[in-house]
Amino acid sequence: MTLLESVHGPADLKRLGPDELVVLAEEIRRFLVDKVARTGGHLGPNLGVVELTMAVHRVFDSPHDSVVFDTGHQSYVHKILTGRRENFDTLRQKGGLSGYPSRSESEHDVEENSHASTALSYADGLAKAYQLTGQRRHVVAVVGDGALTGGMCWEALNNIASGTDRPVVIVVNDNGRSYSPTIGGLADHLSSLRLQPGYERALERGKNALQGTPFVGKPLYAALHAAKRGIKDALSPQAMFEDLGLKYIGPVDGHDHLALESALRRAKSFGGPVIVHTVTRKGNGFAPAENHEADQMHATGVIDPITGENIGPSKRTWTHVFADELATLGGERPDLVAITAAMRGPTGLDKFAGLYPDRCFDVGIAEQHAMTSAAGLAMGGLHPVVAIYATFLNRAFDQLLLDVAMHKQGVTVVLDRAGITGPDGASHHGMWDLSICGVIPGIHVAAPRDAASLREELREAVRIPDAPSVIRYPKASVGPDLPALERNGTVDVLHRSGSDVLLVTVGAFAELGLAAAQRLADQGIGVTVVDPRWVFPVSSDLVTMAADHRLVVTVEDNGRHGGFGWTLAAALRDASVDTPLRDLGIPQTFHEHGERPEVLADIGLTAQDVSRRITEWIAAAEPAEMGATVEK
Ligand SMILES: Cc1ncc(C[n+]2csc(CCOP(=O)(O)OP(=O)(O)O)c2C)c(N)n1
Ligand SMILES: CC(=O)[C@@H](O)[C@H](O)COP(=O)(O)O
Ligand SMILES: [Mg+2]
Repeated sequence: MTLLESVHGPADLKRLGPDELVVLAEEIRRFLVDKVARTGGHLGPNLGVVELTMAVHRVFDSPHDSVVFDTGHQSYVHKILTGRRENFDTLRQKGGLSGYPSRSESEHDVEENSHASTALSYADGLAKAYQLTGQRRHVVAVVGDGALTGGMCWEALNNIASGTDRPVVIVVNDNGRSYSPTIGGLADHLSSLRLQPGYERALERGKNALQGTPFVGKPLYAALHAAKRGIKDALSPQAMFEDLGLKYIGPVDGHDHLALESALRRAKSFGGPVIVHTVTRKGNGFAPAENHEADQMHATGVIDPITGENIGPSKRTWTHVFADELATLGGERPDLVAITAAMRGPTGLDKFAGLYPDRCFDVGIAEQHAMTSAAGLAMGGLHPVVAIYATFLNRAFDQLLLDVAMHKQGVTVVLDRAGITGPDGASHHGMWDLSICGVIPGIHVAAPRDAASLREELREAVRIPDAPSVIRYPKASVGPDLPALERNGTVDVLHRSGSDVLLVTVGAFAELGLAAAQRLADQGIGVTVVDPRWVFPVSSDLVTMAADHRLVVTVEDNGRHGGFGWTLAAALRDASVDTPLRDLGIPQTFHEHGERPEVLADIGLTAQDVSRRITEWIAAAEPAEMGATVEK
């Protein structure tokens, strides 16, 4: 039996000796490469936290002590050590192990949200609760250097620092990377600390030596400690944390078991807020990850476990189309600038940045700042393109509403991963952006149906000088171009076989709509399929077309609540068009992980489901009954 097979929980881990820890770490690394190479996932981040996670679970007592992982993508080792090793063949698969902590999976899991920079706020709340209820429990927050570029972390630190008697241990996992190298003053600050590793080791050696000599040792150690403070103030910028009221321990080699445990035990004994600054390497122990220039295998597909080569299907995605068109536009429009929130590669800005390095800004994991700084860029005479994932727009709603739209600034927001995304689960599905945008006065939102539409609508968007424009598309391969039969105002007619149903499909769902229309035509139900292209503001042409049909059906890859269907229904009512409308979309709940097609099938967003629903509605329809506007 391997050591790994003998570890079923933290108690087993605590019984191991120093040599066994080294063996176990190596077994965990081999396990991670073997499993994640087959399933895909966050291989690089987890290879970087093997020793760190082991040390946390040896020094602290989860679940009595709460261990919170920021973003949670680096919690595979935690899962392995808390009894879920056998489930890794189902990682990120429907019904299988989540790629993030999951409260339903284990009592050891605290936070499930995959949005970054939240762990310290959870920690602050937990620590206050434990203090108020008289529970002597530590809270440990593992937070990456990237997550620390998010504003919430600093809001939390401001509060944690004032809780001088609350035992919060902040383990900074400093690998210098988000996807690409972490940007900004804080990253520079952390690296300046990293450059002084000898400083702590020298002090550690001095302390151990002195403590070994009674009488003389104590006062000398006290003097050395006082000197440390003086040296810190003079030589080391880590005073910043201490000036905030946070004790600082580090930098600590994040792959040295003994150094980690020593630092964590000191932090545990402190009893107040303390930062343990660990220095790790993303991808540690797997050369293809360590040497992966772009992102040290932050998130991989299916790869060769030896070479690290991608062996999954390579596909042309919506992101590729956007990347190429923005690069072309960059040459035509010198006023175009781009902004990323630490995801330049995943959002398709690399090509633009390569051509125009001075016109692409990485602001860190800071979508709120990205949006308002975009408003500033627009006020300064430029046209910014903010490229983020749809789910992360949630973070920047107020900024889009008041700093961009209320100020009538021409900012284009490109939302990748809109709609059901799949393996990253509930907090990553882009199912709220249309509902969020729908309440913003003056906003323009386009949902392209194919590559040609994306290019055309992106060009239209960057020509809007006095309002926010949004382009949204899914995490998927881009399908074939779907030419229109005709354009009616801004609305493209894609299919005509009768006026029983006006089927309005949003974005990439056009393909689904055409397939459903074919099924319905086979049953003698006449359908007009249209692509609104610009879903907000709702086109008056669409309202006019609705009046000429018996039933309007909308299909969108967004939550139904406040989505496009709801907005069109309101427009019909305002125009006194009494054609009944049925809206199909993502049910208003949190949807587990699975492949995108699986999740869409589970929620009835397939051509077969849509045509079946329409058949039922038409069959049941009596003109009087068809007044209902929202599906049962
Ligand atoms: C609000 C938000 N924006 C963007 C992301 C995408 N994202 C996931 S992990 C990550 C980088 C995290 O870097 P770091 O915190 O240093 O962790 P590491 O991967 O280095 O361990 C980013 C940008 C996110 N999860 N949440
Ligand atoms: C945690 C994290 O990194 C997420 O942002 C997610 O994994 C991105 O996944 P995709 O880029 O594959 O959609
Ligand atoms: Mg990092």
